Amino acid sequence: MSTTPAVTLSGARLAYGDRVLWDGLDLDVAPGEFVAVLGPNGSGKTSLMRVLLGLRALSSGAVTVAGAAPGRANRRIGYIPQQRALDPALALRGRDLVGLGWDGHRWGLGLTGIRERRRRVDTALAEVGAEAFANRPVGMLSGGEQQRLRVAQALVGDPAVLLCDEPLLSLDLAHQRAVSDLIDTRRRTADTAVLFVTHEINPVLPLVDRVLYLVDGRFRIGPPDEVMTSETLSELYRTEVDVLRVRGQVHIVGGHGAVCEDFHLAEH
Ligand SMILES: Nc1ncnc2c1ncn2[C@@H]1O[C@H](COP(=O)(O)OP(=O)(O)OP(=O)(O)O)[C@@H](O)[C@H]1O
Repeated sequence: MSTTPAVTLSGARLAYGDRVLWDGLDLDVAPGEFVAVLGPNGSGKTSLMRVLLGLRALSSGAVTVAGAAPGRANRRIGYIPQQRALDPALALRGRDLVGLGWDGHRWGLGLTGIRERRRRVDTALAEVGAEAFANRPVGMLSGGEQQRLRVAQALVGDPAVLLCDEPLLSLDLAHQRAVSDLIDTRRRTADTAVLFVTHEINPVLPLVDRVLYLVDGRFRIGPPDEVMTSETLSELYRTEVDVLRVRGQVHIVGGHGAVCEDFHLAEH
């Protein structure tokens, strides 16, 4: 088992003009670790994903993913985006969508390559339980089925790091559970590190090792029990916040007295 961090950020700063999203960010993510990235709209969660994907350079500081600069680590990164309905007319089968995740890293396949591709795609489809609908046009599948295929697409390249940008959004509870279980199984069996951007920690709370919570240029990193407290969130939000634990779930109550659905606090 590798002990080299899957992701390292040191002294990382990202600013757009005068607007500093985060600064002095130090984070080592261990293989197999599950880090939830939380924060209100505009706090820089997606921008962090973009840095790790090599789509955006840091303003200063250093970042490595799977031991390499993000752009060079592409082969070792799997990315699961938000579920968005695919065009019903899209003439692409489920297994083709998954295959694109393999092709993205390779070209000029050759005969051996084609066999290897098929084997990898079949393995990824089986990993997410999508064999039954793998040959159907993706546009005809339900949102939950499409999202399973996106997970398979992210896994087909055998990633060391899985970047997830609100992958449960607009899925019903059963599919939220199914998709988060798939991600959890992957990190347990293959030691894949997971960075998981979400507005709602509750669906993944049992899986979360550490939270990176971003608010308006400030941040905290630590286990949920340390970060998801009234004291820490009041400091981060610079307003009085109560964190309630109800049946093992986290609820945040803002100063206005309403129970806020997780992290929408700053918008109220
Ligand atoms: N290329 C860019 N140039 C200038 N500003 C940008 C750029 N990309 C993002 N921003 C700004 O940076 C801030 C952070 O955006 P980002 O998408 O990372 O936030 P987020 O935490 O993912 O938000 P949300 O929860 O709404 O998805 C936003 O205010 C956004 O408008």
